[in-house]
Amino acid sequence: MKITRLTTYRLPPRWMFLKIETDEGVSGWGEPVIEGRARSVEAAVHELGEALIGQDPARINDVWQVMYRSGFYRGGPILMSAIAGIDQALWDIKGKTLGVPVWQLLGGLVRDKIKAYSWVGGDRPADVIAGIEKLRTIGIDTFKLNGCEEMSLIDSSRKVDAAVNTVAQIREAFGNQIEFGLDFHGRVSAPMAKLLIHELEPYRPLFIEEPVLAEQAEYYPRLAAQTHIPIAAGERMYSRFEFKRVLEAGGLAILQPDLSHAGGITECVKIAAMAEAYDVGLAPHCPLGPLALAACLQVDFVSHNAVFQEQSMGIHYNQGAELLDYVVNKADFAMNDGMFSPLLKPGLGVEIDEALVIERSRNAPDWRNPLWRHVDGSVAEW
Ligand SMILES: O=C(O)[C@H](O)[C@@H](O)[C@@H](O)[C@H](O)CO
Ligand SMILES: [Mg+2]
Repeated sequence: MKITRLTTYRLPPRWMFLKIETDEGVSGWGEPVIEGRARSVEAAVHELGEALIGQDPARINDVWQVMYRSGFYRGGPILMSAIAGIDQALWDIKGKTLGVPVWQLLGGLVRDKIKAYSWVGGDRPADVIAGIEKLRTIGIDTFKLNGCEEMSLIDSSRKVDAAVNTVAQIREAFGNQIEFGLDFHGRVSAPMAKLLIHELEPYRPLFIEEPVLAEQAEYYPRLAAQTHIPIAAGERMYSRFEFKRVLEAGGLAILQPDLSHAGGITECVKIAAMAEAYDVGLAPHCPLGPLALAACLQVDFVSHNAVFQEQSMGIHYNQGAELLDYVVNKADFAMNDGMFSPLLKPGLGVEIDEALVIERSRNAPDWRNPLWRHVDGSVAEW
């Protein structure tokens, strides 16, 4: 079998799908994208794709190493997201060719279900009580919300109290009947993270995510030393070579590699295994589309240390399309009691409505995240 063509489709709300075709009629799909930089990743996919034409899609490990090492420069969000989507599509082809789901090729199921969590509250945490109440009616009991709005390097008690009050309201309304992670979203400086974590400790969030930016990773062990709340990060780390440093330094209780940013299934199963060796949990980051989620689930179901799975149903970013709009086998993604079951169809387990993808790709939006500024006019982390 030989790879014959790579086709990319930028799509609402802010996703990109990749179709890899072969000379034997089997095609595979992947989701290479950096939210807000889709065209850069698209260029990288086609740049890397030039060397794939005529190659055997079954040699996933060799293709991965060629994509990662052959260009001298390596790593980073654009190249690793391009590699991720290509890798997902190659695993999809392999599974479809052999008639088995990818998790079967990775050694079979390590669990029967995986807990999902849902976003509430949007960019600026608001109406979280109503959002939680609505999702509880469909069996969701685990949530994530932004931990705060803009936060200056040194900010006021008023801002700290606003963040704490949101969390206090959640515990007041629901007690320990629900769990929630707080995503600081990289908005918070190290000094303010120390203070916020201290003030939030009594409310026992399930985890605190990206308490500081990935480039401040040296603070993870220091922040972890001051709190009992699990610290999570990983969506802005792109290979096992980055994750090894935070595992060696300690401090992270949960790694959140993104299957569409960190080199795909081939790389993320290795990251998962590294984390397990340090007794660190795996919770793949996934605010994206169905192919990214399917790739996450393939890894979740073969990783002993997978703890819960992000999914984008109802996320504030999904304007113009929802998680399963382009999926034919929607029922396979049904959650029961807030948990996903393994995807049973061959490959990634996703049947894509190709005609709809082609149609919706014709005027795809060029999504950008907002540029926030502090009251003094300086750039604020979004
Ligand atoms: O945890 C999450 O889902 C992420 O922080 C998410 O909000 C961002 O990755 C966003 O997709 C960037 O455009
Ligand atoms: Mg996050």
